[in-house]
Amino acid sequence: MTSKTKLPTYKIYINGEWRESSSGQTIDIQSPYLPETLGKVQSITQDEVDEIISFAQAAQKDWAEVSLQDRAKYLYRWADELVNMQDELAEIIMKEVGKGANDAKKEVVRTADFIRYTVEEALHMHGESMLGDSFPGGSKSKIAIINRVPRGVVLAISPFNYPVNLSAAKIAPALMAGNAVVFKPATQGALSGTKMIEALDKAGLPKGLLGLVTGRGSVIGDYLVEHKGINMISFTGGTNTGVQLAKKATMVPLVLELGGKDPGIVREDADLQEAAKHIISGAFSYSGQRCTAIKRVLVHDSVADELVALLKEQVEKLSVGSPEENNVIVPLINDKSADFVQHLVDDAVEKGATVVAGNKREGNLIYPTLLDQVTEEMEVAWEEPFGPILPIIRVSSDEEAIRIANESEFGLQASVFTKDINRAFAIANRIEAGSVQINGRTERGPDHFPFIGVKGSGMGAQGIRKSLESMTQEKVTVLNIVE
Ligand SMILES: O=C[C@H](O)COP(=O)(O)O
Repeated sequence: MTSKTKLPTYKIYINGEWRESSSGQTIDIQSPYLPETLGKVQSITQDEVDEIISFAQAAQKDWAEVSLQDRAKYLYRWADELVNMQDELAEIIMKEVGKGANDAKKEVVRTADFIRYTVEEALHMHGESMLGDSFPGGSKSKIAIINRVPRGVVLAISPFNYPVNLSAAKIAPALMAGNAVVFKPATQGALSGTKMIEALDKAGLPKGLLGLVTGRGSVIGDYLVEHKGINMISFTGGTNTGVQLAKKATMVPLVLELGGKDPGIVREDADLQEAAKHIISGAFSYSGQRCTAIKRVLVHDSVADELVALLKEQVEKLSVGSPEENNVIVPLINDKSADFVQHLVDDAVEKGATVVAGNKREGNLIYPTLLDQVTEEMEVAWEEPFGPILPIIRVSSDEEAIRIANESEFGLQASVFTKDINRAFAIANRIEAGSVQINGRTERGPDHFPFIGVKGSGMGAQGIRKSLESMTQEKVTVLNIVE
């Protein structure tokens, strides 16, 4: 982009209006793969955060009174608008976060489906009632009616890697459940996030119900998290940030979806062709920039050589290059991420790992890298790379695989590849993770499944119904019948 070209300046969304921040400051958003600045987002002030939150509080009171059927109409319109804008939105996602063109479009369509399913799930949720006489001394004429009510103002903070889908995965259930939302997209992802909110604006959402916040974490990060006007926080991002956030947020419910180090455990009786296919797709899609990527293979010694040969064959076939041509391996989000990935490879090689494929870098483009003979002394055995590298750790037993799987600080998902369903369940039962996939790659979807991280991978649960539940609280009204 030449210096003469005027960059698009994205605005913040306050009380149903698009505005520039009074700070007069903006942040440039660079593309990870184009030599371009794509646009500018506003760096908002703490006073503007206060303003957004007070509009949200006021709007939420009215929104809570709107019937579910009427809330549904706004959300359905939002989903329709996203589908109408899918080409424009997908192009922004591709350019801003370097996601393959087809995958960027799939993200938009998946988001519209997510919103619609959220509406339908919310419409079909219902409360319960209990009679007092089931407890000793209780009376049948005492009846508890248990309903779910909104929490108030939900702070939704989303990551760069699904700038539309993981944002809507918080906003849609929050709104459908009767809350207002303060939405803070990842800075790299804020252009896509803002476009998505344009669709919500076109759907006619009541003024003030959703506020869009962009800016520097150092100015508004802690301020938002500690703000007394926030009643619940749903965050997806790195474990370190999530831990800091949890320390700062007091007395508000948190749902945190953080990092992972998902193991792919391959037993000696596995269908190795199938396992290799799932491992490659699980580890390398979008250059491994998924919290649910397979980030280490724990394979039984007796089949390790054969598996490594299959993996090598497939890794070498992965397409590398620009997201515009739908390559699987694309430049990483920034140079700092690529430096970290390269550091993990260098550390492993120095300590004796074998490079089976890859270990080549051009700027922030890291070629898909397969490392064999990885040991527990190497950082790559434990650290989350968020890049296209896959360490292979050879194990001598299920016990050893389970031990290494569980020694990780993370506990998002795990895959177990075996033909023995009894062993698969026995291993799954002992793995410390939110989900265990038997004979499949680790992944969040389908989006109505519960999505849970344990240990350093998070707290609380997502997945459509779980998100609706976490964004509401139970309220009990007790009826005492006088006969
Ligand atoms: O990066 C975290 C996402 O929740 C992963 O979602 P995914 O499994 O659909 O790629």
